[in-house]
Amino acid sequence: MLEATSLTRVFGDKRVVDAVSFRVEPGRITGFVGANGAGKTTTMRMLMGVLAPTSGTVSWDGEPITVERRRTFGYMPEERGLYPRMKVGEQLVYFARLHGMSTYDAGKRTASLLEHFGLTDRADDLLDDLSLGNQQRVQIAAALIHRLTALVLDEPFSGLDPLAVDSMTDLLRNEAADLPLLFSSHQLDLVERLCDDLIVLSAGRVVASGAVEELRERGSEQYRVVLDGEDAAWLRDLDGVEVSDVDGSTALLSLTGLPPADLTAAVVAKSRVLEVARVRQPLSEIFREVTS
Ligand SMILES: Nc1ncnc2c1ncn2[C@@H]1O[C@H](COP(=O)(O)OP(=O)(O)OP(=O)(O)O)[C@@H](O)[C@H]1O
Repeated sequence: MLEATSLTRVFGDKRVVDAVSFRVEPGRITGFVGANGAGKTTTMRMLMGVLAPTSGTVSWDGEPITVERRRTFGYMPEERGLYPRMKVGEQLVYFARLHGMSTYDAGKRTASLLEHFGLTDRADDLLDDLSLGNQQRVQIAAALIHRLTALVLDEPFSGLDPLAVDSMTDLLRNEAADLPLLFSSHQLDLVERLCDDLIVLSAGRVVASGAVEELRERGSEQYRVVLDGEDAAWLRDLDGVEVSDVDGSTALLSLTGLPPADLTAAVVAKSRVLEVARVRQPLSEIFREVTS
């Protein structure tokens, strides 16, 4: 398990990362979200040892992390680190060799990753000649090239088309099935689809963290009521509920006193009803609540 404890980084007089603590558990995909400038990249760089913390620690299985351990992490930095004028296949083999793989294994691994990303026929092209999305795929392949014990990926999905996102998602689920995997993203719909756990950073601090499901449960609970053609505005007069939105025969409300089990009966007593449903709070809503 990868763990940050009270990680802090000060630049000048600015506390960019402020006492950030979290765990990235093996076998769970952890999303790292926060507005621009919240401190995600800075935190990930400290996790990887690319940047020294002002204070705080990074540990692996309860022990201070070592250079050797970090070498076994797959890391995709924000500043992508590939060689633009080198052939795609050659550079993947090169990175694999840097990680100590034999020429044979490096070639095999490269071929398999290129195939997964649909890039087999681009192996002999220069990186620069690929579209940005394809360059991104090669970058991901580079992060996955060696035998991994953890993955730390900074914005791995940015610039990928939906198909590439899907194949990347599959690959991560396979490759990281037993590993701690942390990735940052601004695409909340994707984070919602992919993540087991979530860390929300705001102005350098963790403002929410935990299992995505639990965070949703903690959020304000809402219900959608759809009447059979009738205007739903009358629900505003119903005791024990607070209506936040009415659109024709549909109302969105939260319960301020009425027990959930009584909601349907209370509405049915006055109207014909098509639907009463609990609304799962989207991640974007949780994000807005904890960062505002
Ligand atoms: N080397 C540095 N020197 C001074 N300030 C820095 C340095 N690196 C980062 N910062 C500042 O730290 C803050 C956090 O930046 P960081 O890149 O970690 O945020 P982020 O959450 O990754 O943002 P984004 O989502 O835009 O990538 C920003 O205000 C940034 O300007």
